[in-house]
Amino acid sequence: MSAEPSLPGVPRPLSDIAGSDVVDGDGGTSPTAKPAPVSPAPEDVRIEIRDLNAYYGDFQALHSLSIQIPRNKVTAFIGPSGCGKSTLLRWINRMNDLVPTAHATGTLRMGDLDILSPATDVVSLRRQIGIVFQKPNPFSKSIYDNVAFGPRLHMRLSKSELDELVQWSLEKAAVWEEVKDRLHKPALGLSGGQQQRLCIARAIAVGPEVLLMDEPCSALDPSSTLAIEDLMDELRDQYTIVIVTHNMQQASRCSDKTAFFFEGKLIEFGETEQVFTLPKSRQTEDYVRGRFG
Ligand SMILES: Nc1ncnc2c1ncn2[C@@H]1O[C@H](COP(=O)(O)OP(=O)(O)OP(=O)(O)O)[C@@H](O)[C@H]1O
Repeated sequence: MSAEPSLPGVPRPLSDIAGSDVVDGDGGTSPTAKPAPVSPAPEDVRIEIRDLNAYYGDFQALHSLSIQIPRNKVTAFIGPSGCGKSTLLRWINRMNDLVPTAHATGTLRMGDLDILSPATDVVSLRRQIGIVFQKPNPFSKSIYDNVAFGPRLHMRLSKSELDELVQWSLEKAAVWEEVKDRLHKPALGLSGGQQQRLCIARAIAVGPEVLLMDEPCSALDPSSTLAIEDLMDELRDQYTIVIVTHNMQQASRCSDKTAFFFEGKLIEFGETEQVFTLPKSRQTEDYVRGRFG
């Protein structure tokens, strides 16, 4: 294979976002729960969320949520069922546009890009912020065509360049060896774990900067789960990854930062090791110790 397709971003050190914040019910950072100042996000912040409120009709699913997702790190979203993890993930790449009752207020930015602005081109946004869902959802096409779908839409590549990109993506997603002799066979003939890794290959083929993963391993067996976790480990230097997981061991194994949500509010956000070993909030402690949820 020739040179890898260009990938965004050189890993940058985290500086001023280390440590943990316990967040009050209004989404402000204790002890001074003032509105977040409107200043540019530091360079090492990839996604900046301020005072985000999200609704389905009259129901408010997220309350004044503020969080900075660090660049080129793995951030885990944890919390009991219904606390709003997926809702937040689905606003980050505007998947909630597909839900007629969903609306949101507040600030959600990636660099200069105002994600919530009606003027934002969502197709281009979703190329920059890819998403992998809980249930693998390959297209009813060949393995090759699944991965080539996005590049054909967004890039002008020769046949050989496209072949290289498909191979590169499948290699990165740790599924190449299993599929290289059946690239033109239906993707739906793959096992669940292989389909999920194919979906990850499809997501990274278009060179996203951010990869959102909504419980990507919940339908997988232990060995496929390990393959996905190894993959996240390998990708973390080049991508900003956000993973929603109910698996506390997975969150503590795989992530650099962890955010704990409860009833639509961000309760605590900090270094994963600290959140799991020395949580600052009693609610976080109860949750990570398995006392509820
Ligand atoms: N399309 C929708 N229409 C109406 N309410 C919704 C919709 N999607 C989610 N909700 C509600 O919003 C709240 C947050 O749901 P969300 O799926 O974000 O939670 P979650 O933390 O991801 O849960 P889980 O861990 O079970 O996936 C829940 O009360 C849920 O019932």
